[in-house]
Amino acid sequence: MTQRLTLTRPDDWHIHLRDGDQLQATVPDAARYFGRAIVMPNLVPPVMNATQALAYRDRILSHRPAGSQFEPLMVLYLTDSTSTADIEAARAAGVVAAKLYPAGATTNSDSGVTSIDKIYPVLEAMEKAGMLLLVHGEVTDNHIDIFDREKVFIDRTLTPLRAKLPGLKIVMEHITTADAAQFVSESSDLTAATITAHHLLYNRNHMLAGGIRPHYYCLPILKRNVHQDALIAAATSGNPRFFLGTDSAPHAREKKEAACGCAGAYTAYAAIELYAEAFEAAGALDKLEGFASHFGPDFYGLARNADTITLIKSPWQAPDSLAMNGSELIPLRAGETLQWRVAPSE
Ligand SMILES: NC(=O)N[C@@H](CC(=O)O)C(=O)O
Ligand SMILES: [Zn+2]
Ligand SMILES: [Zn+2]
Repeated sequence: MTQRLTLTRPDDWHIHLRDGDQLQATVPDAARYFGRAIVMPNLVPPVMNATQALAYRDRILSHRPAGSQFEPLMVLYLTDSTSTADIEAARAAGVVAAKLYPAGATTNSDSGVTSIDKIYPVLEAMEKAGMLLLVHGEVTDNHIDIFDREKVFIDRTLTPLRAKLPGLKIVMEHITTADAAQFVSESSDLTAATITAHHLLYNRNHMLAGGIRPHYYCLPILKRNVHQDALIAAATSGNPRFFLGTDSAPHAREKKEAACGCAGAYTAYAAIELYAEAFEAAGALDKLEGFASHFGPDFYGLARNADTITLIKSPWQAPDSLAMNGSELIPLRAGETLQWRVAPSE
């Protein structure tokens, strides 16, 4: 008998939709079955205030497919000059969170925060306003090894921040290490993490052994398999402070397959399908619904989606490439077999 799995409609708590003509490709992919998505603000220039967030939201909605209820949730990009007034105005405009990018840590983070000490008043205003802090958790020091940057960030920045502002809801985005999983598990109920499908399915050998594969290159970078195992254990544990965030991050083929390639993996074309594979491999398909559909809205203080989607185990071949804004986009798993598909909605 064909295996089927019905879930409360999931949401994506971390996605990059980009802007302009790229929205033609990214919004329909995100809207296929996700009810909502936390839309990352690392545009150029970034989304730094309420006005920019609302305008960006309108541009996203103008690409929403007819009949779709998909709802983009907007995020402010913190800089050294973000003010408490920016936070209050953003909150009043319905912006749900603000994102801390350490300056230089990842794609389009040049305008990010140079030192967390500069934004403590802003973080206090967020705590007061009930706005979540989302964090790209890596230090940027040249002398810190790229594979250690997440752990050093936890020790240096996140642990003191957690102690200083115990009432602030913090999401450590796209965690990649056993250290991060442990930090979140041992922190208070106001600390959570998103986990990508690619960090559940892959480790650094997939990127580097037998040839260098640029489409597996993302930040934080894939780690050793022991870290992959710890992430699988966290995601499938039923702990409600670990939930789904794809970090689907499109870059044109020539920007990835280059001497200095961009960081980011595109998974939105098959996101829940990839997560289902990871959970099935761990013998934990029964834990997928909590991770994908319940724990995210619970942590954000939003209602769970009221309807469902159905996954069917029915292998299919991923496309070799997708079209994005006149260029080619190579999705993760391009040309390979995927095990699950989502049943068309009635
Ligand atoms: N994850 C990535 O490797 N890239 C993201 C940025 C980010 O989420 O850090 C992007 O915007 O391309
Ligand atoms: Zn990031
Ligand atoms: Zn991201």
